[in-house]
Amino acid sequence: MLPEIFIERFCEIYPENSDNLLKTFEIHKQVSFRVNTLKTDIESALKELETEGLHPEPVKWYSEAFTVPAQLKDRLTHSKLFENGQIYIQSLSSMLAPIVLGPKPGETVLDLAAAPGGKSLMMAVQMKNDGWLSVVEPKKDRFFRLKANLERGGVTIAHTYMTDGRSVGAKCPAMFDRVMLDAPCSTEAKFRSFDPKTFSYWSERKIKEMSKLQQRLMESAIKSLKPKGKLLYATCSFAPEENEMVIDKALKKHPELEVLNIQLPIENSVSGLTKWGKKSFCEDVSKSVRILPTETMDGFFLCLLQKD
Ligand SMILES: C[S@@+](CC[C@H](N)C(=O)[O-])C[C@H]1O[C@@H](n2cnc3c(N)ncnc32)[C@H](O)[C@@H]1O
Repeated sequence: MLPEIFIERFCEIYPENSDNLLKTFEIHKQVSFRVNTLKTDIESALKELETEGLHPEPVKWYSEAFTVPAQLKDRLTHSKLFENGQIYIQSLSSMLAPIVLGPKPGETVLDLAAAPGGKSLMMAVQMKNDGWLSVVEPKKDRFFRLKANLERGGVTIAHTYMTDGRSVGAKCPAMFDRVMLDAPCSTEAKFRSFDPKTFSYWSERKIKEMSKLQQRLMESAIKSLKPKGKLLYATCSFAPEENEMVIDKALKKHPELEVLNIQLPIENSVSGLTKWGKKSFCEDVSKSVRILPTETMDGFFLCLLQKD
């Protein structure tokens, strides 16, 4: 059973259709992965997977993405392609973040909270391994996993830093064309009702603690951004304190920031909230997007900002 307070809050966030949305927490979702085109092409990858008895389904909105049923995950993680970094297992919502930020070859890009590296890897593909990609992760074990994933994935443009993301803006002011802030969060979208490990640490206090850290990371991300640079803020939490409230505070403090509209290739999304409890947020916060959890996708929050 999911925590009662979590369910109450969830129903307040999504008053319409909350019962159906909550049912998605009971499902063993399909496994999605991306073919890493820095190391192979789609046709060869699919052929190789076929020899291992896997027949992945293509994802309509992203030609490099595929899915297999949940029970085949082990077979995928034991495949040669996985071991060689030619495919990377990544949730579909997570793939949307680099698509929205859209880094280009030759740009300077920062991934401020990067481990285990799914989004950094995908951004290196988008940049065609051309440009400068700084990736930051303060936790030692996660940092080395990130480094190994980038090496295995054939990323040659990454510069890895084991440091606290809160210090980066002061060290590298106005340095980056694009910044990915896939912030550490309460990971509510990854809760599974059949797996208490996924939510055992959760509390409203944890949300508050995360919110403070996210606000500090956001300040650092804004400082590190060049004029006209774009910043994507993302979390896998439903909590408005970790999402709209972080954006609202940043907009109030930084009039040089603008929220950009986001076009997503999926239907299961709604606009960001403009109210939570007694708090009202700036109108522009509604340009952020909440991806709704479905039978195949996890929930996610995305907001694209640009500096004047
Ligand atoms: C949501 S995960 C990032 C997932 C990653 N972007 C990906 O796609 O694979 C957030 C990461 O932020 C890291 N983190 C925690 N505190 C941090 C801080 N102060 N500065 C930077 N990163 C931090 C966590 O250890 C975790 O690896």
